[in-house]
Amino acid sequence: MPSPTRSFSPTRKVLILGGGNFGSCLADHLGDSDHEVFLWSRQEEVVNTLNKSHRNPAYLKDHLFSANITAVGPELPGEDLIDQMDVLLFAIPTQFLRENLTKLHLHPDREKRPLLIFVNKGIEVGTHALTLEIIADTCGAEIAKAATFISGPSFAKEIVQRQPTSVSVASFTDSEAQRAALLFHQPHFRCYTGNDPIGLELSGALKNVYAIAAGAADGLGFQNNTRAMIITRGLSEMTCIGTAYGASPLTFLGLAGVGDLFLTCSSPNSRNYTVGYRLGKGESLDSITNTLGSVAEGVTTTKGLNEIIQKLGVQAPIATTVYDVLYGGKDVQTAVRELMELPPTKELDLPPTAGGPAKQLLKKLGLD
Ligand SMILES: NC(=O)c1ccc[n+]([C@@H]2O[C@H](COP(=O)([O-])OP(=O)(O)OC[C@H]3O[C@@H](n4cnc5c(N)ncnc54)[C@H](O)[C@@H]3O)[C@@H](O)[C@H]2O)c1
Ligand SMILES: O=P(O)(O)OC[C@H](O)CO
Repeated sequence: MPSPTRSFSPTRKVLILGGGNFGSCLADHLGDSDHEVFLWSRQEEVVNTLNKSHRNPAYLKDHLFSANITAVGPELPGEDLIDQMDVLLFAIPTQFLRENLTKLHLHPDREKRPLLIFVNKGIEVGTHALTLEIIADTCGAEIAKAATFISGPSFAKEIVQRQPTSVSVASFTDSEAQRAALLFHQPHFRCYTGNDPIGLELSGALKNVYAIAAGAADGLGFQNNTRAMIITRGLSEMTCIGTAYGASPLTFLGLAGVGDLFLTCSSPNSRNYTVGYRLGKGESLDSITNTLGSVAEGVTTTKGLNEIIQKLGVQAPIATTVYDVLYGGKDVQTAVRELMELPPTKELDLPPTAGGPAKQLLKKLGLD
């Protein structure tokens, strides 16, 4: 039974960029809490239909959206709208974030610009940058330092049904994480704050790669033992990669880490799991991505992650195998056999934390 909404934050003007499943879902969530919400979509039909009938014709089609949402687009909003906002929330897939951030003009002075929140879960192809770095490159270090990230086990479809859900909210700036948490916090949507945005971002991006592996195992017909193995060994790999990167290993034990890993590895509602499942059934990657109708960040993140794994020199056989299947032409059956034939190793062998890419990123942000 959904609980009533309560306002933990005064009414805010919020612009959400990205009118897909998650952007629309969060617009609905905030509209329901009486915030004044603007939702940017680059799809004209989405803008018109949302404004006319509070329905999104492309995503979450069955849902009647909050009347407190005004859809805007298809052009990216200009300063006239942005300057009025208390909050800007980015629900744009990672590969398109840089091009959009470059076009926005944000005031460097904290008092004169909105709170910035990011909910995408991926690594940029080519640069293998996290979102923090994309923000630093496009908007400057001061803005990146104050940016806030939300991640955790949260299917859009279940949030709009107001099913009890919890997420992690992280920023280097505690006050910004607190503000974002209070904005979203509801009796049916709990927010927990933290100060390891690098670990939180890596958690959200990496779990998508392991969800592809778990889906593939299910598609091949394997059952519970195999899925439990992928989730647990996936968590171990994520923690090792994250620690070598310079994140806190504890972050991977939170909602954004094991919480979201568990969710996406065990549900056909996950797009990443679905990509894996269909690969396991023998379909080609091109055919799957051309018909999925929505973004599966794990497909592109697998590329960036593979480069990160090589650079860090850590052992991450499941992630490497997903890369070989997606981009190296390895068939799924052979991939499973080769993984199972690996010699025994220590269950958890955490690498040292010092000196990873996080150190360079912190330096870029002036936080070293
Ligand atoms: N759907 C979920 O349950 C969920 C939950 C948590 C986080 N996320 C994350 O949120 C992000 C968005 O996911 P989603 O589910 O909304 O994806 P989606 O596939 O439902 O929608 C993608 C949106 O991106 C827009 N888009 C495409 N190309 C663009 C471009 N060049 N510039 C700007 N916008 C562009 C599309 O028009 C669409 O509105 C992803 O990183 C995803 O991992 C999703
Ligand atoms: O559908 P997926 O696989 O992108 O997962 C959506 C969210 O990340 C779940 O928390």
